[in-house]
Amino acid sequence: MTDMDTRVAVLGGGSFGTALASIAADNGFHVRQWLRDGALVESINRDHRNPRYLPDYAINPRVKASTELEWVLEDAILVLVAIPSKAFAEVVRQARPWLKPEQILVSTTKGIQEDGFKLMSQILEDETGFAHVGVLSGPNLASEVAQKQLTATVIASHDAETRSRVQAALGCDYFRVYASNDRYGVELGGALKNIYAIAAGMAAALGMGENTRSMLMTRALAEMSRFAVSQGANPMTFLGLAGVGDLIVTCSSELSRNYRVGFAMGKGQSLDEAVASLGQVAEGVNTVKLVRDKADAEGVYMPLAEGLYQVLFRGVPARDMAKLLMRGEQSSDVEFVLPREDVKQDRRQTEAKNGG
Ligand SMILES: NC(=O)C1=CN([C@@H]2O[C@H](COP(=O)(O)OP(=O)(O)OC[C@H]3O[C@@H](n4cnc5c(N)ncnc54)[C@H](OP(=O)(O)O)[C@@H]3O)[C@@H](O)[C@H]2O)C=CC1
Ligand SMILES: O=C(CO)COP(=O)(O)O
Repeated sequence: MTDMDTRVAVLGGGSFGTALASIAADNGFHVRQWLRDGALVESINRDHRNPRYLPDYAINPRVKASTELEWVLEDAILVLVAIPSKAFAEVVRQARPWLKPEQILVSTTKGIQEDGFKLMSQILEDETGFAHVGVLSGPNLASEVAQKQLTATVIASHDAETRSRVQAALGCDYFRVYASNDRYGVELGGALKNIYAIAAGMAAALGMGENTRSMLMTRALAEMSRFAVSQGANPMTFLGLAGVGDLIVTCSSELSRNYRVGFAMGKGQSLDEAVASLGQVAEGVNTVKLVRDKADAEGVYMPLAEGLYQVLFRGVPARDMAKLLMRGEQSSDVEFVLPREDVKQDRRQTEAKNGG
């Protein structure tokens, strides 16, 4: 079988699923996309447009949409799952009767499931028991991808066939696909950065400057890395596209839905109003709750996640929280170089010397 015989199935009719379906079709693959909304299916098949999620972009006419999972999945070699985390497991279960062990299953979703604190590729693995499982993540704002703006992503899998099939299906002159074998690290990076994108949007709405955003992103990376280490993940992965790359874009762009939720709240909207006016998924809202609770339970120091949680769910004004965070205990810059504990020890020694 040649690469071009690969049939690609995309589950999900949102902005990212649609953008990825169109790339694979541009690359010459046969692509079938599953959506639950019959009217959108008709628009994609007739007008080659997705008026709800990507109204301004033409979709490659080789993308064929359907509400029938069986038809979409038959003969598919590669299955991309682009469904928000809250519905991810439910959709995988719906698809399960037509999934086959030889298929390659890839999550493109950057979120965490509350039940069991599971990442999406874990759900793919647990629900199917199949061997070819991966995750796609990187600085990939869907509307820019649809515009064919140059960018790159990461396909992470322990399975070499998964990595090479996805590179072949999606890699092109505007979308580079880098490989990683750290599935957990890549997936964790994509989920965690959404938290800080909300905070960055809020800071921008409050008129905070570029220095502030730079500090926020850098401390976010420190906090994400601390969490990764606590979960047994490799923090070095965060130096790549799925960590720092995605953190930069989502904390800097009004195209990010997470950033926009933060921005709307910084301008005075409630969380419910901000989410409702978005009309699309902002995974960070759920992720911050889950990560904060886990960090709390496991004693992981995550002041930004805790602060954002207090603003989102406990009604603490964002500006007061920013002040509080700035007055927090001064600590180490790069903990892998100077451990936080050593800074505390220095302080204790100085205070003892001064008779404090
Ligand atoms: N958009 C982006 O820029 C990027 C997004 N991602 C990730 O991709 C994931 C998917 O997001 P994206 O495409 O952006 O999402 P959107 O919010 O644009 O769309 C969500 C899609 O999922 C569908 N959906 C939701 N619940 C269900 C369900 N129970 N059954 C069937 N379909 C359902 C929606 O269908 P309906 O319209 O019928 O509700 C819609 O087609 C997100 O988790 C995000 O983290 C990753 C990189 C970039
Ligand atoms: O992950 C993304 C870009 O890489 C998209 O971010 P949002 O979900 O915040 O739009």
